[in-house]
Amino acid sequence: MSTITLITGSTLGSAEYVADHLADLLTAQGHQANITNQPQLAQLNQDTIWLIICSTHGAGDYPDNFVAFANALTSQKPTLNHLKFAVIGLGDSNYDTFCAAGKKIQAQLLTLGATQLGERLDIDVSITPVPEESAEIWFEEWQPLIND
Ligand SMILES: Cc1cc2nc3c(=O)[nH]c(=O)nc-3n(C[C@H](O)[C@H](O)[C@H](O)COP(=O)(O)O)c2cc1C
Repeated sequence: MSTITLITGSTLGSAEYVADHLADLLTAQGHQANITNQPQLAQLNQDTIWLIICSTHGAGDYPDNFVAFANALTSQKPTLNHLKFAVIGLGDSNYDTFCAAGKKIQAQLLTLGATQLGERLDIDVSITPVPEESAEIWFEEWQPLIND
């Protein structure tokens, strides 16, 4: 069984709801799931799997609660060779910058040497009224990758 840190970037709460739902699924499978809605790089355990669930705001920007974490990665450039992660982006395809925040954090973690587990999921809220449902379908394919 694995320990997963669910890291949210959210302004309106949708990404947090997705994290809550996935944490429930992980726990039901015997994993340990810890949610952090105010991520601080220094406080995150790099020996856990990071599951980042991040919406996009502004014009392709991170949500406010996610900015300090993303800036710390950019400025401190930690070596993340041992880190495994996955990304779920939430966005609206009516924006040119569809799910840009999820794409940016994925690229940043890969640049720092982390290993991605599975494909990024981009949830288009303009056609997906309940993002948790898309996340659950993705999770069914993703969860075999996290078993020790
Ligand atoms: C002011 C505003 C700006 C947004 N900008 C973008 C954007 O640039 N790209 C995108 O894909 N979605 C954008 N969205 C859509 C949000 O990402 C989407 O509504 C998402 O579900 C919000 O998730 P949250 O509740 O976790 O913040 C924007 C939404 C708002 C309200």
